[in-house]
Amino acid sequence: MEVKQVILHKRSGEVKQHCKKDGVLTAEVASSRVSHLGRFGTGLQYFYHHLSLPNHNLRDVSVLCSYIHLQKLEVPHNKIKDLSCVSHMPYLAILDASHNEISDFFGFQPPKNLKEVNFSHNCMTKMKDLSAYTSLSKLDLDYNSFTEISGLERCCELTHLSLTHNKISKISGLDNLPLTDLCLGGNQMERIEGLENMKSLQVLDLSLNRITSLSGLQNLHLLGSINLEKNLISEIQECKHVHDLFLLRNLNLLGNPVQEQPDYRLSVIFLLQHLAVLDQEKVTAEEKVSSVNKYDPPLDVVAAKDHMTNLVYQLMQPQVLYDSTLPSADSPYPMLVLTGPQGCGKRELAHRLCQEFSEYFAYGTCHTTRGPYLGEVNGSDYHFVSEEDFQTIVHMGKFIQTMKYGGHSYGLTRDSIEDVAREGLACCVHMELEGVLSLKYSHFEPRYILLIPTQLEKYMGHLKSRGLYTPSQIDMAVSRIDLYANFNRQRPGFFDNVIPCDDWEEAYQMLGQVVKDYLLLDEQGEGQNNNRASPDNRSTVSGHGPEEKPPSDLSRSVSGTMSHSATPLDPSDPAYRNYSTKIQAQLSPQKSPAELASIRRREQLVREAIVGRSPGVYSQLFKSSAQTAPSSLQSHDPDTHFSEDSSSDGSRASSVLSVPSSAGALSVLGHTLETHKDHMTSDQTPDDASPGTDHLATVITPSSERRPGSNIKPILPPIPTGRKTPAALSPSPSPSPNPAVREQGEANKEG
Ligand SMILES: Nc1ncnc2c1ncn2[C@@H]1O[C@H](COP(=O)(O)OP(=O)(O)OP(=O)(O)O)[C@@H](O)[C@H]1O
Repeated sequence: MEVKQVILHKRSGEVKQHCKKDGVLTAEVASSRVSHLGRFGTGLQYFYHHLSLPNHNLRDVSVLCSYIHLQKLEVPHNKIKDLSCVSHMPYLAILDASHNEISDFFGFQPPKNLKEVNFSHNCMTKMKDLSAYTSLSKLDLDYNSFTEISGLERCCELTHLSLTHNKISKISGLDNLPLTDLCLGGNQMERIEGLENMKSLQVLDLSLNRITSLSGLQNLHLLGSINLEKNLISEIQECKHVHDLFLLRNLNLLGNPVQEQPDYRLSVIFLLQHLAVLDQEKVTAEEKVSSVNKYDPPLDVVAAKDHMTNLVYQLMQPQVLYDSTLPSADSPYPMLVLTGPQGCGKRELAHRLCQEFSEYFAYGTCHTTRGPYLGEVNGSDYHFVSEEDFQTIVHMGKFIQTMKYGGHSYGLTRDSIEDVAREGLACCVHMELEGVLSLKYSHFEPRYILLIPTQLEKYMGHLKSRGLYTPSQIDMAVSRIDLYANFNRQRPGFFDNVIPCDDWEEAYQMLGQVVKDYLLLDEQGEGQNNNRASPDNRSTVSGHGPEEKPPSDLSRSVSGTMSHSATPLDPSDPAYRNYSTKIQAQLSPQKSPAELASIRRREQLVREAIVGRSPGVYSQLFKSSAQTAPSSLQSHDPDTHFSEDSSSDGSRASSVLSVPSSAGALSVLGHTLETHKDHMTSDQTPDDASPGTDHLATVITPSSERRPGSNIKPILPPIPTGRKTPAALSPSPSPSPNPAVREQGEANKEG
């Protein structure tokens, strides 16, 4: 840009040469202060008339009438009362006449390009119509005595308006202005009103007023900064009015009574999670996390806290060895958890299951602080206790998980599980999702079956017909269906099975089939014994492992697959159930391909040793157990499912390795399938996969990958037979009730 020095044009006759008396600006002084160049930010200079006369004690600036080319006039901190000279400056764009004694609001003809005006610290009392000042974009009227905002309606370029420290009690006349910055601090406002249509507002200063509520800000979606320092806001809930302002980054509530509220800062940070600065202090990531964990903790956090609490209290107790937690080489303590939203039928199904499969399961009775419904039996449906007693049990470290639901506490004690374990049975319990999450942190490794309503109307109808719930309780129960469905969708394998429970009879049939699949009870046995399932109904699987067994339609519809994706328990890892081992496994870093290959080789060795194909390093281990006591195993532990023609090791291997599981193999509710096929190489067809170990070799997974919530988990162990039965209690091996097993047992004895 060409730089030019220009000579200021002055109308000669009107120029006063000298300052005649104090406070009168002379042409000489004025000329000496005029600069003709401006600068761009880039450093380039441009043609520009600028006069700056701050702090000159000036009263009379009428000499400036002849400075018609002025574009910027700065006369702050003087004693000017009259600025009519501005009428002669048609090119004026910026005027700073702050800290003067002007009482006449815009007492001059409008320069058509006037953009920025600063009249702060003057003596103005009344605003007048500024329709002619169409270019005005920034207006500073702080520290005057205005009582009302008016006359700005047609300033359609006005983006910055400051009227702090006036006497304004109401915001008005700013509708539809394109204001981005509005400062009204130090006035007399009690309410925020008249801002509804100022959609462009980004910065709002309402400090030093008497405002009690944030209502009136809710539609200002571009707001990024609100200063409400020193007002009368006393409720944290007021922040809800600005909750939906997603661009709000800076909020100042210093000097408001609300600051006295307990947990004020965390609560506000929780309510306004986009804030970056609160009360002039940066909001840290730690504060954001703490606030969420405090006021709306994710389910995982709740479960982790619950687990931690119970564990700590448990550790504080004298240590006791429990039947249910004694480590065993091949299996964790068997448990079945039915989960789903309230009133979905899981409790009834659990009771029925325990009745019908009484040789395998017993109901694990939870504690609750809610009162019994009509017909409920203390100690059977729940242990009904007071909140005080419940807390005492918490502090005794007896719970393995607890949860709050509908204002009541629920919890499952180790003793409840232990009562069942002593009977030699598996524990069957029902609980909500939070309970499942907490239980997954414990060293128990139950099967989790989700019972979920798919017909909303029917489910609601059922809840209503129970006559136990208020409408809001029903709403809550219904809303939790999505929670379960999303969990199932987002965490494949979290639940081992999903069963729609719109029709309880159908649901029970499915549940029964799933359980029979777990227990390896075949349909033949069921046919012989009608609905009564017992250890005698167990299948004979050797020679045609479960892979070959055509799955029933029911199990297919439930699991969505006929594959057996169960991961066999690694027999070489007897300490798997050990709690610290498990934690270590969870924390251990991802295995490298080489490590995985090595683990697979080791497992392959184990498998081969088990089926007797190679005398691997582990063969002795299993040989001894299988060879020394095959008949006793067959007669005492029918759930290991030895077959007629099983010749010790091989049959054990096939029974252990092939228990069907639908973990990670569900298609219900959008669940991704992990099918038999998934475990095959691309050129294999399902038929190609030979039953038994070859196929299983493809599904085996390193034990270190097992973890709570994983879709790969150890098989549900054989459920111990009811030690209650006289046969099981007899000291000498009694003949197995199953003829096939009996024969085999006798053959072995003879052998
Ligand atoms: N220990 C526990 N942990 C977590 N949830 C539990 C526990 N015990 C019970 N629940 C669940 O708490 C919810 C409320 O139970 P409650 O027995 O009071 O209600 P309900 O109306 O009888 O429902 P439901 O018929 O499903 O049991 C139920 O979903 C129940 O399964």
